Amino acid sequence: MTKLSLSKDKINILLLEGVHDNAINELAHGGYATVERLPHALDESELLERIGSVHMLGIRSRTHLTAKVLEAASRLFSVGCFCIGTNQVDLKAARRLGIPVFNAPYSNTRSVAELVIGEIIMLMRGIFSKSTLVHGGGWMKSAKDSYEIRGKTLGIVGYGHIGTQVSIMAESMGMKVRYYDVVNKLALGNAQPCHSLEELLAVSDVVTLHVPDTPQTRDMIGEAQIRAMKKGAHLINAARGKVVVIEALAAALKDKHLLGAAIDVFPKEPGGDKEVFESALRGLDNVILTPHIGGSTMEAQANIGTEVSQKLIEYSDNGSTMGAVNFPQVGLPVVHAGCTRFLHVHENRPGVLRKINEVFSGRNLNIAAQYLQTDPELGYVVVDVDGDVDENEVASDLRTIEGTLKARFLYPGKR
Ligand SMILES: NC(=O)C1=CN([C@@H]2O[C@H](COP(=O)(O)OP(=O)(O)OC[C@H]3O[C@@H](n4cnc5c(N)ncnc54)[C@H](O)[C@@H]3O)[C@@H](O)[C@H]2O)C=CC1
Ligand SMILES: O=C(O)CCC(=O)C(=O)O
Repeated sequence: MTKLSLSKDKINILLLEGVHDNAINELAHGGYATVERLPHALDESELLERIGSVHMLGIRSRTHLTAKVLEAASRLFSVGCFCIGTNQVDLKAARRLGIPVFNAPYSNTRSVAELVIGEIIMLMRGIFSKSTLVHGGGWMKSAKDSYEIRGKTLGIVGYGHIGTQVSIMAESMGMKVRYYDVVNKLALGNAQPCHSLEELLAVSDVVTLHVPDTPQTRDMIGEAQIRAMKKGAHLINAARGKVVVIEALAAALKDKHLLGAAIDVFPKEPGGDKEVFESALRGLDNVILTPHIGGSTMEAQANIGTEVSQKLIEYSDNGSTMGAVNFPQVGLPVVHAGCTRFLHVHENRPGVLRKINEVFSGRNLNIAAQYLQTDPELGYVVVDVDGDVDENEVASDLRTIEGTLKARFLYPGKR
């Protein structure tokens, strides 16, 4: 069991993948100055070398936190994903080890939606291939395969935060919007739901994907679905790479069943800057390929930097797990004056809470407040204790309880 009760200056924070300055500033404002920031991702072996001394880790989409890395992270007590997607983290392993993972569920959604809107027009006018030709000294002045978006049908798969913003913007430019979602979603504006993915594919001139990476969405757009799209239609994927079967898409673009595609995410994305990007889509006509930059705008990164570091600070200072994607959610008031706060993460099995309370009653300590949240596997209990208390001894006792995953107290300097 790791000892986690530290003063802020001893908490080592590692931020990867060029997380925005706002994160550093926010952490400094919260009293956390031991921060190292790297502009790139680390691969598994590099992570394994460094992770042992890290207490808080910040990543984006390129850093893969496998069970092996997390198991080697003996001091790690929280992870911040400075993005929406958390599929790059083995969330179950993190849970099992008592490590909450936080993300920024909204901050970059507008940026993705704007990119998609731009791409719809670029694709339907064949701008990418025309511009490439002009760059090479060519001059192809032609209206062939070029269309206005006005009056065309946009099919949105996944009508969540991004899908709905795309819907509103596309309608304001004169497109008809249809959408398909597994959850019954309120239609915005004049958008109309489809009862099935097949229905949406059959009626759309452009299909754009905005679903998360789940077992159900893996290979969701394969050979059959691509062939079920209208001849001459376009496909946009700024969701997750594994949603589309790239070889099937490449074949449909080559034989002109589809006229174009804009792809921002790929089943295999280069891990480091030196790795060469390989894809069956490279070199194809009217295919816009971007390096997973849907959410990479200054505005989005600034907002994400602030949002995720605030969540990391809240958890470290206060124990609050609000916004964690793999943990029971506990929103906590500040610790009362004169109280000490203990945090205990455990396997949800009978008798743990009784044993926790016995640690306090056995020392004649008065519990001023207790907050408990459980899910079928995990329990998270926060205990505020009155008066003088030997924090280190109590924390040691709490750590001996069978089923304990993490136990710490809030260092007095943090209150
Ligand atoms: N390219 C980039 O840089 C970025 C990519 N993303 C990706 O975009 C995805 C969507 O983001 P948000 O709209 O914010 O998420 P969201 O959670 O608000 O919306 C996702 C929607 O997909 C629906 N859905 C889930 N499974 C489905 C299925 N099998 N079929 C149809 N609908 C399904 C959900 O019910 C939900 O309405 C993220 O999960 C992330 O992977 C997000 C931000 C940046
Ligand atoms: O900006 C990033 O690193 C990842 C963006 C993304 O895909 C997300 O937020 O889910």
